[in-house]
Amino acid sequence: MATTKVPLAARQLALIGARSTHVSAALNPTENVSNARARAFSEVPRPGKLQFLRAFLPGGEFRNLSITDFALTLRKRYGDVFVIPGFFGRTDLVVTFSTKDIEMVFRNEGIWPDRGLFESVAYFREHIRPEVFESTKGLVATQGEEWGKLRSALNPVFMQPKGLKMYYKPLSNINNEFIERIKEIRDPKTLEVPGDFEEEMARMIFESISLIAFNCEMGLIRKHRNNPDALTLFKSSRDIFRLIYLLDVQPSIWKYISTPTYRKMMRIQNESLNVSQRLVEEARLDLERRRAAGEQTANSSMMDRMLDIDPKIAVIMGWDILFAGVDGTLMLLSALLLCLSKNQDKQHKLREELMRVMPTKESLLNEASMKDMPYLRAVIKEALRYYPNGLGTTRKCKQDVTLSGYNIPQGTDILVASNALMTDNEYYPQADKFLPERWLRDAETNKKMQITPFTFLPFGFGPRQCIGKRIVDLEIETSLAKIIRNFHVEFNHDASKPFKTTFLMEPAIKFRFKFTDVEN
Ligand code: HEM
Repeated sequence: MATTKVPLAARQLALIGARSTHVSAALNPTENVSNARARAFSEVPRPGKLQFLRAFLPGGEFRNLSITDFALTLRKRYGDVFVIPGFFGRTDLVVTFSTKDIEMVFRNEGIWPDRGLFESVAYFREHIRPEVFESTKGLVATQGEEWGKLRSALNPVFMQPKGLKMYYKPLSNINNEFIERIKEIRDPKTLEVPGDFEEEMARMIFESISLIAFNCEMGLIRKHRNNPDALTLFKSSRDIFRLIYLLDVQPSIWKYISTPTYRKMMRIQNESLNVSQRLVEEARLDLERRRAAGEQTANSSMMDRMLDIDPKIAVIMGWDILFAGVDGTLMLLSALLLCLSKNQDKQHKLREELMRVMPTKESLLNEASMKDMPYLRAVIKEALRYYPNGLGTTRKCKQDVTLSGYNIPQGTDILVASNALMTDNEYYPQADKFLPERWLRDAETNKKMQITPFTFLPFGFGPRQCIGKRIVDLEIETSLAKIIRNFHVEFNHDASKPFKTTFLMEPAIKFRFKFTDVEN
């Protein structure tokens, strides 16, 4: 078994699920999915239920530990496959760190992969605000054919690069605002930004994602920092995964007793959903007005296209995008700035590429210029690898499968801990080094590094992979390019453990970067 530092799991919605019946055509037909000689499920190593529960009580071994930390402790104890026992109405969760198992799970996920639902999220949609979710509970809370139909309708809106073209200009304006904000808040002598810079970055990411989610400018970076609607959405987008971890990952009795955490979760969902409804209604009226005035719709925004599918879906997706998108993208940006600060030679190389593609600090990026920045993309990939966000995603088995020699019955939830493999020397030589070059062709041999399949899945896998991946690419590529084109970035503090992971990755230090202006 290979052990390593392992930050988190892929990401937010990573632990959501669904149920369906198909077996992927990609499965090798000779592969023995369920093996008669396999050992029984009951033999999969696991801690005892009571022993496990006790570990989360005050003074217990796993009290206040992240899912990553306790899963890695269990891995050391039990090996690459083990069971996290379920209780308080939750089912057992099989965790696997084996690439063969991960492949087996994904190859058998079917056309409508099931990802375990966050029950507190699903509960809100089903029982607290059913009127909003009567036609669909949204991508993150549906399974099976219902999920398949919704995803098929939304894929063209989210996954086709042409739909994103129209965002280069407004995103550039947001990035310019952010550059101005950095100049405003950095200390004039030390050029360091204050300790709460994480919130400034979060505001910028929120602004970019809500532009896509609601077609409107919130002004949270500088112009309207106290905009109440924006702040409601902003705060809830930052809280939700912490609450999910407490309610749906750690042992919790919220299904039996209304706990303060449960009440907080329902309250913030209610408040932010109300704002989302209002913003989408404004966007709908605006679209009506523009159409009545004869506007050409060739360059429709994502919100316009979602409104054309169904305004109710637009409300749910706008809302989900913020929850699913803000924190993960923020963690990636922080990871990038840290990696580049600690590896000045790589930052320098990146800036050389940027100087070529962006002759001035104001140069506007577009589809063509983005294609000319291989080093930028390699830097981003390497940061996703270097600081993985979470352990991985989950799937519910569509049929019996054999994992590491054990029979796993249909319907079992499986956590595929593929993100742990991204920091493993066995798969990524010199894993503790930040080497964007590993993603590029070698200058001498013209060859790319061979990647072991199923070891690089930061956005998940297959039809249920992250629908926001292209938005992340666009948002992060444009904002990082702008920042590094404008500033030399340094971090002159201890960065040995910059992130902690509860359910997903969270900052563990103050991001007091130093931003020195690039001359031209
Ligand atoms: C660095 C940032 C992000 C990372 C690392 C990330 C990663 C992931 C992962 C691992 C999954 C689960 C995939 C699977 O089970 O195979 C997921 C699902 C999802 N993500 Fe992201 N994500 C990020 C940003 C975003 C953004 C910006 C959005 C929205 C624009 C978004 C929207 C979603 C949605 C809606 C799902 C559920 C998809 C479904 O169930 O069909 N994510 N993401």
